[in-house]
Amino acid sequence: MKLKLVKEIIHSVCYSNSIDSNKKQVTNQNEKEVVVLASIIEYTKASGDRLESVMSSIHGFLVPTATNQPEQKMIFRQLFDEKSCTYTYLLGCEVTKECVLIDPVLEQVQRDFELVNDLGLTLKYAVNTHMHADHITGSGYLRALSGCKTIISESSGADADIHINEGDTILFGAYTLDTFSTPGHTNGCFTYYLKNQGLAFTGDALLIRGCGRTDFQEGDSRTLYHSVHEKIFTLPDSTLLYPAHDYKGRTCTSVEEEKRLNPRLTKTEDEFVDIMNNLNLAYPKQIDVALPANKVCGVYDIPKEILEQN
Ligand SMILES: N[C@@H](CCC(=O)N[C@@H](CSS)C(=O)NCC(=O)O)C(=O)O
Repeated sequence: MKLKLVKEIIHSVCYSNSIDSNKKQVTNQNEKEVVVLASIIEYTKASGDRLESVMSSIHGFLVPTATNQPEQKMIFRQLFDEKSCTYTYLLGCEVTKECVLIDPVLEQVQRDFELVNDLGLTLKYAVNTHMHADHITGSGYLRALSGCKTIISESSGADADIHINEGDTILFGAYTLDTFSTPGHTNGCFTYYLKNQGLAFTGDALLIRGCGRTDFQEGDSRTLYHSVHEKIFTLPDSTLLYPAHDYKGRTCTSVEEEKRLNPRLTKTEDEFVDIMNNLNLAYPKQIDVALPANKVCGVYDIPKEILEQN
């Protein structure tokens, strides 16, 4: 057993879906404590580490469970960058104060970081849904400001502190983001799913009444069609979907709405391919600057103009 698994068990049993490692429902407080202690003992025995050092590594995970927390609400903010029409999402845990930012934009980093601080949160991860072509990610700059870790999928081909693969989980406080690979707009596109809250962050795979274009990077319309139908449309109908962009002022949709109303994805696969081949969109204005910067998204040098602006 790995320490990461012990943390995942604690997280799942105590904060999120109350399922133990054998997929058994655990709801009673005493039973939760038994499951958590068993996983700590199992790990300590197998690793040969001293119990004291194991306890100190997982202390941060245990503190909030010791107090019988009332039902807490997740902190959620949808932030907008007008220039690129990009949405950034701040998700935070009221108990542990850990938070993540999904798809931060470089020019908005000061705004986003100020909000994190105003809410008394600690930024754990700056997460990207994919390697963006229309703006530079703010994740590298946030990392420099806050010491957070940057995340992007392995298949994106971009640098970051943590590379995820489908099925990995991103934990912050009491919450778990499940990860689905949803390629087609780019190879590395991921959708992040907060199962217990019924929310998903679709990046550019699915936009409100639309979808990401497939005419550059590793775009492929058939792949995108399958990603949306087989991954996003198989989530519960009530799941609220939050995209990375909207160009018409819309903020949110649902699986049910998009299955019924999306003008591209309600069509057959061949019709979809035909629509995508005929979008005739101009290339994003910042593509030549954004792609090389985002390739090293977690670790690039912050452009001097941005540092001077702030
Ligand atoms: N005008 C914008 C770029 C608009 C654009 O191409 N958006 C992309 C997502 S960002 S790469 C897209 O997939 N659009 C799909 C659509 O149907 O609009 C700019 O110059 O930045």
